[in-house]
Amino acid sequence: MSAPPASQPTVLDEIVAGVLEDLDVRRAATSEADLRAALADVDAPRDPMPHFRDAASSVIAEVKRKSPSKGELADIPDPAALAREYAAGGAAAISVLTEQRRFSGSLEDLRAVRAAVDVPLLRKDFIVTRYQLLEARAAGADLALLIVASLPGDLLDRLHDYARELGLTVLVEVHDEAETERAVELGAELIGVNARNLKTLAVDPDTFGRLAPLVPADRVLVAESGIAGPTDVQRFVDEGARAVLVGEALVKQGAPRDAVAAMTGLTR
Ligand SMILES: O=P(O)(O)OC[C@@H](O)[C@@H](O)c1c[nH]c2ccccc12
Repeated sequence: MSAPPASQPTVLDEIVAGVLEDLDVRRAATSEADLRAALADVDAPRDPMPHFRDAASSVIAEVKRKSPSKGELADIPDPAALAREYAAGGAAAISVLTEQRRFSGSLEDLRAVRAAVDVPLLRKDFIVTRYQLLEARAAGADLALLIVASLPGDLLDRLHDYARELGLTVLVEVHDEAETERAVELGAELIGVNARNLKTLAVDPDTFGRLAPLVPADRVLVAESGIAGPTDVQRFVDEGARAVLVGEALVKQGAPRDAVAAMTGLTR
């Protein structure tokens, strides 16, 4: 499936437009100076990289209620309780979707999870401004997602630098060859290959195997999206993934702790 012509907005364009509107509301309530002041009260950022480098396979378990491609996935009244299950199952990190309109997430979810677990936390959102990175760190995130497809020109470089200044580990997300080269040039340490094309929402499970050879061995690769269970995890680990990012398969079933445990510790 190919992307629509540039004149028509893609799903990604529409999501980012909504994110910017919501951002205006938050900015009116909380200034950048307020966020900066709040940084003094948060714990130093946790570094997830040693776990990703050392463990046979790491799981980044996601708190995800809803998505534009699948609609309602799970009712998650208590994200902190779900996060505790993930941590007990051995999750190396926890991803919290904070986008509101399409994913029903919030920074409130991130703060609730932060108060409940010690594992590194990823703010999963469509980050296109420095303000959102500040928000992430002030809410206790240790990692932030930057999606190459949504960051034209040198915006990616500038946000990547700023995130690192804040002490955040950046997960740089790619979906094709050109984006992967961009991430490698940028010096990204942690590169996520999303099997889902965010412009069309189509999933292609062969994406990881195609792009992984373009990434030098000193970087850490994460396979993202459409991972149903340990068999899929093993496949991506065999193709060079050090970590997998899993949402739907974990939120949709009743034993998230066991589901995470079954995906960790596979052999390389
Ligand atoms: O629920 P899944 O298919 O296991 O996917 C999780 C994660 O990869 C997906 O939520 C995701 C990957 N990159 C994103 C960027 C924005 C929003 C969501 C995502």
